[in-house]
Amino acid sequence: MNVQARLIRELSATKFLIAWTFALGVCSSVSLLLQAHFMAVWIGILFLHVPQYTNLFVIAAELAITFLARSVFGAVSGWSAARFAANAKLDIRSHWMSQLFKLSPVKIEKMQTGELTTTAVTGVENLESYLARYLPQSIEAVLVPVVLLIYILRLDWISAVLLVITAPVIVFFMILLGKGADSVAHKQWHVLQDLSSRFLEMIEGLMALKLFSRSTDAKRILSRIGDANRVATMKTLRIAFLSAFVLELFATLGTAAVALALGLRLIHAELAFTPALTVLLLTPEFFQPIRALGSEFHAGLNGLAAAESLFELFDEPDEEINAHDIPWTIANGLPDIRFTNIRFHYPGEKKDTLGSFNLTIQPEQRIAIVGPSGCGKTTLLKLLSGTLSPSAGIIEVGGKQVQTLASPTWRKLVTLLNQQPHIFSGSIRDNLLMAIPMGEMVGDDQLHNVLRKAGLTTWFRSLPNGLDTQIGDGGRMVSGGEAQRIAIARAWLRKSPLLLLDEPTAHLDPLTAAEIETALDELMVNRTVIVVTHDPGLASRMDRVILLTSRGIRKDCETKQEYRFAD
Ligand SMILES: Nc1ncnc2c1ncn2[C@@H]1O[C@H](COP(=O)(O)OP(=O)(O)OP(=O)(O)O)[C@@H](O)[C@H]1O
Repeated sequence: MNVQARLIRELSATKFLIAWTFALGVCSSVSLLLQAHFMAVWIGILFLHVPQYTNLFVIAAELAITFLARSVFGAVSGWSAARFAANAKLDIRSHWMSQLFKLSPVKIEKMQTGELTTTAVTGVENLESYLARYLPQSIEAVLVPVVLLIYILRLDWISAVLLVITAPVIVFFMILLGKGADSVAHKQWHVLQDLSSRFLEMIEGLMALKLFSRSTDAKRILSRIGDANRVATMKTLRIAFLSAFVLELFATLGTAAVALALGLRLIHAELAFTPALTVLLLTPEFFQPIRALGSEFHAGLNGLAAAESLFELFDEPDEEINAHDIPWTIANGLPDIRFTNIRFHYPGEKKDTLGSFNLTIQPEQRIAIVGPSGCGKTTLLKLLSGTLSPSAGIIEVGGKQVQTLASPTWRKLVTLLNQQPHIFSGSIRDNLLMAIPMGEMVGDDQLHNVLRKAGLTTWFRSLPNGLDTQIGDGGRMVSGGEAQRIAIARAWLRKSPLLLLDEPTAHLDPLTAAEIETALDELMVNRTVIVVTHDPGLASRMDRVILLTSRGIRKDCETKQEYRFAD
């Protein structure tokens, strides 16, 4: 389906905007006709003493009223379009965000972060310009000339014919230019997305680039893409200027032809003064909406190119399953989980990462998963947390077969702690509260308590603003150990019965790692725990140790020697 048609279909309020703009356009056109008529009559009385049915002051008052009415219709139309576009912008962003949440991490990893952010920020802004300016203008560009033409036809058919000849020429050139401009605008949009992705990547890898002394290379790459962006922008602008030139040229020629035809007939007294001047005043107004559309041409193309990128994400299939498929809540506690012949392969990969994997996890059992790097340990945790769905096999939760664990209900039962927990930019309070459902009330005492359990009391006392201290990007930086402890504090707040730990002490010095393990020991009590680790010490404290081989096949380890190799 064409992008414009889809926009109208998806944004249901667009139909209302079109109808509203149409109605206001009709009112505005009628006041324009009256304004031109009163102006012609007024000039006729004032300068040529043309006899009229009424006096000068009444005409002046009527002129002022029509002028005011036209301004009001124009202002209301602009205001309502801007308001509609601002609301649509919010709707599109929230739809885009919820769609992103429904996609599997594998798909998200394949998308470039820079492209995603450009689409969500610049793309949605471009779409707002399209909705607030281009769309209403394109309605006016059709409506106003048609209404004026009908009126002009009544006054002087020769002028109407001249306008009918000129207008299609403009439309023909506009279509011709539009076809070329469309692909140029798309190219510009993709170059912009590429530029954003590269910028983001360089900022993220700034330290590595510095250490490898690669800043010159980075600058060269950026300047190359920047230049491509400049060329693409100039191409679109060239087309925009060319379209403006074509419009101006034909609009001027059209106006001149009408003026000439009117003038000649006035000289030969073949036409009365008032209708002639009315037509002359209306002729530039006939071309005005088409010219205005030309100046919004660029905004329109950019908006449509961005809409296409947004729709690409909207079209991704929803991977969440119905919440009712998992009949468990936190209050029920965690039942046993059984994986039978589970297979998983990443899209595009030749071999299974997990092949025919079987495992039964009893409630409150603590299991360590060990194995060589790349054998699929993290993948297994992702299947258990419901961030990935198996390619084949059977999952049973409490004896009930489910297709996948990718469900919001299941995620409430799970806490996943990985090697480098994400600290969001915001206060410590915000960072802790995100672990619990929206709207759930937690007092400061409880927050202090979980910070203490995570071993953060001393660090917390050194902070200037307590729970309101800003951390993360732009705030106070936290060390790897502090970040891991904040994640543990979040896990305490969350109270979920299944705890998934992905190498929680990797990258930490031995002393900090030992302290974190002590904090984790307390957290693991009365929970089902699956820990992926290369640390034999941590593995040996679990009830079971499962060794994954390189093809993701499991084997229970009987002796410490069996899993020591994972070091
Ligand atoms: N998004 C992905 N797309 C394609 N392949 C992937 C993806 N994520 C992981 N893999 C591949 O799947 C295999 C298993 O990865 P996984 O992260 O589960 O291993 P792991 O056992 O946890 O490794 P490590 O101990 O090094 O963390 C690896 O070969 C990896 O390259």
